[in-house]
Amino acid sequence: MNQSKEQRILNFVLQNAVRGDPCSVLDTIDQYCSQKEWAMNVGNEKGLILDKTVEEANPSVALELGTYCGYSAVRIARVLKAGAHLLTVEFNPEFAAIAKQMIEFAGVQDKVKLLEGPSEEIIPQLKKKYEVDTVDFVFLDHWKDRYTPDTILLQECNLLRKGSVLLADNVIVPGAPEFLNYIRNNPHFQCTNYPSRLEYMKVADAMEKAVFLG
Ligand SMILES: O=C(NCCc1nnc(-c2ccc3[nH]cnc3c2)[nH]1)c1cc(-c2ccc(F)cc2)cc(O)c1O
Ligand SMILES: [Mg+2]
Repeated sequence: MNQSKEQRILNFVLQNAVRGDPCSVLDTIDQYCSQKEWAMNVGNEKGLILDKTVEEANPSVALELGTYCGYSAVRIARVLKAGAHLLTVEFNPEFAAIAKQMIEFAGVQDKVKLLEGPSEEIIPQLKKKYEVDTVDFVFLDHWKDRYTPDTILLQECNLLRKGSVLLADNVIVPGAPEFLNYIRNNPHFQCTNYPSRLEYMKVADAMEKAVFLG
């Protein structure tokens, strides 16, 4: 059976990146996806906005919705302080299997917990099953029509605290217009837009940061 694109990306990393070196893994994925096959990793340009937002938030507990091949999980984990950890949610078993290997090859597996399942099922389990009190940082990069319901669910499950930072990818392409409308008109969030480019393309995209005010 011929390989999936995600398997080809992983194989290229296993053959060309340096084991245990997260930056080398990120650069190798970016090289493959800009030169050979486009893929929906956050990429290096929006990745820099992600880096700065995570460093500023300096989270003890970070949550990612939409692991895909693990590019942003590696990107986030490599800048987490000692003792901090990332929970990343992926519902597609093929993507999850690739991401697990990517995270292990990068050497950040001790900082990352990959949770397989739909976000709407996992989020309500975070407190009891995964011993989370509140999340300090959330990266929304899963299905764009899930951004709003999952942001509401995080609030309903009391998983946000005053100062929790949400960062949403792709608010222009593929777009999350309903999320932008929800979050920008919600008095409990302070929003900032970061114009950028769609990964590996000369197409405008943007990220939206929303700080929970309590
Ligand atoms: O669909 C995207 N990302 C989502 C993948 C995913 N990976 N995991 C999930 C998940 C995870 C738990 C879930 N729980 C419930 N639904 C879930 C979905 N979703 C996406 C698409 C594009 C894109 C742009 C231009 C194009 F022409 C085509 C595509 C760019 C991006 O940066 C993206 O992030
Ligand atoms: Mg994305």
